[in-house]
Amino acid sequence: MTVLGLTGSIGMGKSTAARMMRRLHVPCHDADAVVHRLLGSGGAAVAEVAAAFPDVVRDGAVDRAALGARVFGDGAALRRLEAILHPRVRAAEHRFLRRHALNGRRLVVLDVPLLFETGGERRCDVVMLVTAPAFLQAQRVLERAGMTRARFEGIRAKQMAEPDKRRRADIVVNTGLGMAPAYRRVRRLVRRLRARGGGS
Ligand SMILES: CC(C)(COP(=O)(O)OP(=O)(O)OC[C@H]1O[C@@H](n2cnc3c(N)ncnc32)[C@H](O)[C@@H]1O)[C@@H](O)C(=O)NCCC(=O)NCCS
Ligand SMILES: Nc1ncnc2c1ncn2[C@@H]1O[C@H](COP(=O)(O)OP(=O)(O)OP(=O)(O)O)[C@@H](O)[C@H]1O
Repeated sequence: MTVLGLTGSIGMGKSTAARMMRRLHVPCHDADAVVHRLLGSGGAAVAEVAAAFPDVVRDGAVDRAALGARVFGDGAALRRLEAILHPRVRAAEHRFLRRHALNGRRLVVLDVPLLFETGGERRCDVVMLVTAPAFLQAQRVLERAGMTRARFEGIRAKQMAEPDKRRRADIVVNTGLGMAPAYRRVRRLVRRLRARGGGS
């Protein structure tokens, strides 16, 4: 089974690329979705987060905006949060990979925003990076409700610099050229990787 890692910095088009993969019937594991479940109402990490950051939990769920405001400007707090969440995300990925390997899948995707930052490329056979010019990234992100320039810069400062990511990736897809060219690249890649091994 080939494990394709999909990554990209904030606003570079990772979720869009993952949707394209799903449309091509490639199973995708979404690390962000796991974090959402862990922090949501009744989530497995809520109690531990409440113990570490008491003012960000309301009615049994984490207020993500409040937690983001708390951790994105404070390296030690962010590391503390990551130490709670990342092992659980890793375990969920592991279960996903085992299930699909047992099913005889030929190709699966691990969609991980912080793939390089967390050394996750070691779990992947091929890594695809989505990227775009910095001005487009800023334009896309600043359009989002609740986003400010300061928040965006705070998040960007916590992510690996773009030239380093590009050097580490096996495939770099520029999402600044529009949807159709990006989809063609993704489709070509999926066809090539499916042809590599046995399975479905
Ligand atoms: C702090 C939280 C609650 C803020 O949630 P919110 O919905 O406001 O923002 P969202 O999750 O959409 O993140 C916004 C951007 O920040 C980036 N980001 C998230 N966590 C981190 C991090 N630990 N380091 C660097 N960038 C990060 C994301 O990739 C995204 O581009 C949330 O980001 C979180 O729980 N982060 C820690 C877990 C983590 O490392 N997630 C990354 C995937 S495993
Ligand atoms: N290939 C593309 N062509 C044109 N626009 C694109 C392309 N890919 C993504 N976009 C646009 O860029 C914006 C950000 O895309 P997306 O939500 O996929 O980013 P992301 O990397 O998942 O962001 P985050 O890391 O914050 O979750 C969206 O408005 C999306 O429509």
